[in-house]
Amino acid sequence: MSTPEIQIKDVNMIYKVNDGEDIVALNNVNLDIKEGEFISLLGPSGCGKTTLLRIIADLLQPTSGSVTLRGQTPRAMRLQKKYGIVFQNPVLYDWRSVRRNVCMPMEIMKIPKKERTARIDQTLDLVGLKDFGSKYPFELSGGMQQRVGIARALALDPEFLLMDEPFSALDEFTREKLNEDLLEIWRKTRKTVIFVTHNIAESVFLSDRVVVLSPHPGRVSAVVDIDLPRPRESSLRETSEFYEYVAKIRKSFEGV
Ligand SMILES: Nc1ncnc2c1ncn2[C@@H]1O[C@H](COP(=O)(O)OP(=O)(O)OP(=O)(O)O)[C@@H](O)[C@H]1O
Repeated sequence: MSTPEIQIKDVNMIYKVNDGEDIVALNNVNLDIKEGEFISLLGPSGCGKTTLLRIIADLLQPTSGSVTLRGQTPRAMRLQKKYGIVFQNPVLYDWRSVRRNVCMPMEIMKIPKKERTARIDQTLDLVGLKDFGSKYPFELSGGMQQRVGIARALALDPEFLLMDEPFSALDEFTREKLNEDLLEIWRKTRKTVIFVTHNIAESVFLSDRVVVLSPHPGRVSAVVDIDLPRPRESSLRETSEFYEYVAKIRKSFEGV
């Protein structure tokens, strides 16, 4: 068997809080992720999804256990700019146009201007905002702002796309459209995606595998292979196979 792209081994995370009480956010999490896979971390509020994503991204150190990505540490990956991260709120700079928002990480990395321009064109095209480069964030809908966030995350052509509930603040229609568009972006770029969500249908629609986390303490309670054909289109949501996966995963939460 080939070595997994990402190996999460015996990861525990305990937050020490001021009153001395420990919060066990992750309890012995083990997970292997394959190259190019689309994985969702699914669970109710407080089950440790964000904590696990932040450990993978080197934004947090686990209390014990390890994460390796292609045999390297999260720190090494972060320093090599291998992560593209998309948060729930895209945090755009109001005074910068869409193009200049997408450009930010490339400016920081001192990428030559010609290359920056080409990358901005390419990523804006990818997220469907080709004609909106000169607009400012306040002129965009929430969904369009999140598209800018995705374009910016892809600007340095990272290996791993880490997404923390990127669509949860959007209305249902916009969310579903962005789900479809995200799959198209993934098909074209073949990044390894780790997608945090608390929406069961969203995780089924998007993923190759859904990792179900349960809270107190956060642990992996199930890993479900989503064996639905690709490319996936909106009509998939109406099929009995889709409902069966949603029902199966919902059942795994019973008693949580
Ligand atoms: N900095 C922190 N200090 C103390 N406790 C924390 C901290 N961050 C998270 N926690 C606790 O750790 C647990 C897991 O939190 P985490 O944010 O990872 O969960 P989550 O599944 O992402 O939740 P949500 O869906 O609400 O974002 C929760 O009980 C939370 O209160």
